[in-house]
Amino acid sequence: MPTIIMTKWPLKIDGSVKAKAMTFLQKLSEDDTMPGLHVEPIAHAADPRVRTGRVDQFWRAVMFRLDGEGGSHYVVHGVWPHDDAISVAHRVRLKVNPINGLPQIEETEQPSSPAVPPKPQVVEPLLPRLGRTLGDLVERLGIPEEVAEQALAAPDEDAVLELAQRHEGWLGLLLVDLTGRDPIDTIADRLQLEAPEQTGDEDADLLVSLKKPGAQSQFAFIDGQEELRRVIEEDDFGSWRVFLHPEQRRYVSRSYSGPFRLSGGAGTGKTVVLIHRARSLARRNPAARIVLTTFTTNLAESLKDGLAQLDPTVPQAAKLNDPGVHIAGVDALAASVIRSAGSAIADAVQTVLGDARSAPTGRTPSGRWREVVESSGTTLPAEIANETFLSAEYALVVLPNQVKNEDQYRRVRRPGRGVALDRARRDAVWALIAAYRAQSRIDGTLDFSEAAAVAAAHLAAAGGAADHVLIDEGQDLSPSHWQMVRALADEGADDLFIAEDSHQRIYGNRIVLGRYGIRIVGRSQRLTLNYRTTAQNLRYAMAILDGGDFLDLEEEAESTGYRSARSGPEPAVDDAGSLIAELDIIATRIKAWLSMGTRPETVAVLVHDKLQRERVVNALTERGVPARAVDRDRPTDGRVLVMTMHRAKGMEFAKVVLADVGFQSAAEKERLKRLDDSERRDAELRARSLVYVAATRARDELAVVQRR
Ligand SMILES: Nc1ncnc2c1ncn2[C@@H]1O[C@H](COP(=O)(O)OP(=O)(O)OP(=O)(O)O)[C@@H](O)[C@H]1O
Repeated sequence: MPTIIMTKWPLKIDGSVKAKAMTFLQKLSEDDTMPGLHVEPIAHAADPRVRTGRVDQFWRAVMFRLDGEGGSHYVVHGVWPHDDAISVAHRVRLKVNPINGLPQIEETEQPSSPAVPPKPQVVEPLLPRLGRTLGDLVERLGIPEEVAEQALAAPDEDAVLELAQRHEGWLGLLLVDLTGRDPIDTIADRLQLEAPEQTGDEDADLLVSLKKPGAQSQFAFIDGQEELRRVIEEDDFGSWRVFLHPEQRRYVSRSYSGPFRLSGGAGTGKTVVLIHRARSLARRNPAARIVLTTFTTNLAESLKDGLAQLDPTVPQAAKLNDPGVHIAGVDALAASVIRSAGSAIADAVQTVLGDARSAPTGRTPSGRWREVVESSGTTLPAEIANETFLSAEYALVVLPNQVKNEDQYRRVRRPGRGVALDRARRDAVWALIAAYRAQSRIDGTLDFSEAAAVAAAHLAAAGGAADHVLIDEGQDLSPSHWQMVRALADEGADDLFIAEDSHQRIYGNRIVLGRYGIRIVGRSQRLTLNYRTTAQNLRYAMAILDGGDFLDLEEEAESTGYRSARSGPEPAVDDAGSLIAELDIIATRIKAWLSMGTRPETVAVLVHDKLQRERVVNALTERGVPARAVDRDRPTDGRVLVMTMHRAKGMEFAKVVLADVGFQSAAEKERLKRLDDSERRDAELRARSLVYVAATRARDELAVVQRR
């Protein structure tokens, strides 16, 4: 049976033709000699491998046939109306690029292609300015000379990106990389370029070339009819399933001797890597117990959807300890460890809190620290006797060290905590902690960090419940979460795989993994190509972070060198002097988008809090724009989505309005004023990160409304 090797074209043809192309390719993959398919060579074609096939009366497929590895292979180049297809078939050629070893489809006579839009050249074009030469591009990277010349003449980053968008696969990726400052060798290594070995059998050489990592961002060997159907039916948003960047593919399939950390900016495909890796581990060993976790339940739901979309045959385990991929938010994991431990959990509660509770089922209300401070009559200064300081002290120092009494608290180390505490202050802080614990004991509740700490203690004693744990949004996890995650899997190969972006930390405090038993030691890498956000929106988002002191989970300064594969309009930034003006601007912007055919559910308005969310929904509805607030539920079709920036974490939309930027409520100002310097600096970093997270949710267009 012939093998189909797909390129990205089917994602770009419209519905009815897609369905017919699907039927054609399905039949082709069963038997290419079926007479109705009319698979035919073209006389005097530039490439003797070229074939056309009959999709229907009007449409023809253009393919390359390769023979080798025990059968025939069809590289599907595209579908065109009959006459165009014949013309394309005459002039295209599939070859192995002699410099970089990757497959290349070239046109022997180019149809007139739009040149890079002419712009007055006042300064030297970008690539020469970066020291790139024609020799670098052509002789080192294998870029076709004509494209190299266009790239070298492109005045600025946007123009190079426009050119990149016209070239699929490795060529587009190389052009994007050239706009950054990486040396040519780094760029070549990233795509694993190397001169091909030639065996004399051209078809065999082409098959080798098509399997190279750098080729797989453009060509995919299709594994069975079901995969073929899904590849064709999906639109461009589905291409993450099939066409991974070679770096992404490496992190999907490679084995690591211990915990591995993958960092990368928003939209660089960390979640994509995790989902693919979960599948890869499950395929490698169907008996493996794989846990895929993230910070919130909503994000866990979208991981479940993503895995089902990638491969519905991968079993999703309903509970921990079962074979397959178990997906749950990190707090839900803690709750299920506690639930399934039954009365045995009492020992773990004793280890962590020093009292014996056998069924701590309730959740401590979030305002409890405030109540404790207010009813305590403490003499501690305001920068210590506040919810932010106390909950951080509890989560970062007390729980991870299993501190159970005043004496232990006096002696515990507090690395990284800004405020120094002398003995009297330690005792006064402990009095508040003891009051907090006493109230929870009476209520039979645990807070999220306590639950994770108890789950961790239980797992540490009872043994792990997973073979591999994959973690998304690692920057937001607390020390107890990390201790639980560590205890879930025994130490060993591929035990923990952590995706994180310290620029996106919007919950909790910055922590250092090594302090909680997770030793990365050299097993850490970074993704730098942004697939989601246009270069223009990315620049805006990165500027929000400028000057911030961001450190990653290993205490290294977080890098900011990201590139985008896409180009689009500059973000529109409006200033609103009042709330009413802001609501008007939002409505006007969205009406304009909708009038141009944008589907409402692909537009999101992101705000700071729930009150503002309700205001925006009401204001849009009053102004005739269908809108709905999104909270825990899943977004639905037909209305513009309005949600908090926190809720939007991990999501993406075609168009985004970012509201309230720069606005701080009086209550928030007051809260910040009461914090100690280091807590305030951290709160300010988190506030910036929140706007960065929100700005990077837009795929195509971003509108910002600033309010001072
Ligand atoms: N190889 C790829 N080909 C096409 N699209 C891709 C690829 N990798 C990622 N994407 C797309 O880029 C977008 C961002 O991917 P993903 O959500 O995995 O990034 P992320 O790093 O987890 O982002 P964030 O940190 O912002 O949540 C998604 O739309 C995804 O489908």
